[in-house]
Amino acid sequence: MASQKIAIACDHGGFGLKSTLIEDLKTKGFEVLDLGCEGSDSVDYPDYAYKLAQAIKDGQADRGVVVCGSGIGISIAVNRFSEVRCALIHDALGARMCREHNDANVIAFGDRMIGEATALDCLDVFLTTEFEGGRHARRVEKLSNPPL
Ligand SMILES: O=C(CO)[C@H](O)[C@H](O)[C@H](O)COP(=O)(O)O
Repeated sequence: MASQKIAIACDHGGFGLKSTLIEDLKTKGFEVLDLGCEGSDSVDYPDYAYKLAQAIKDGQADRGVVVCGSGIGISIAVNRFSEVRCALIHDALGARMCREHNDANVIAFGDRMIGEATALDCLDVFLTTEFEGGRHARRVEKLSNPPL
């Protein structure tokens, strides 16, 4: 697991937590692809969300982490790519469920909504929990083929 490459992106509202998560990931031996932003100056979350989603689509990273103020805008943005299954997470149970049932490949946090320790715990659960497959695989497959 620790050889996985993790892409991470945020807007200005998520810059603080992104820095903390990067440090944690590197300590655990993950390779980190930091796609910005680079500070607390105001930016637009879709710009960074789309960079991360493109990295997942291109296979530049195995998993992704996105952070904005609430986690809402940036999770909506990355989920516009069919290759991305992003879950906005607030607790460890959600982190486990999004892996076991939904095979989520991107996790979203709201820096203004979640404590640092909880976010670190959720990230660890997200990265160490396997997809259950079975009946869930059929449902996840349908996510990639919406009846448009
Ligand atoms: O997109 C969001 C909400 O859906 C994020 O929380 C943003 O970080 C937030 O909207 C940014 O707000 P700000 O007042 O411009 O800092």
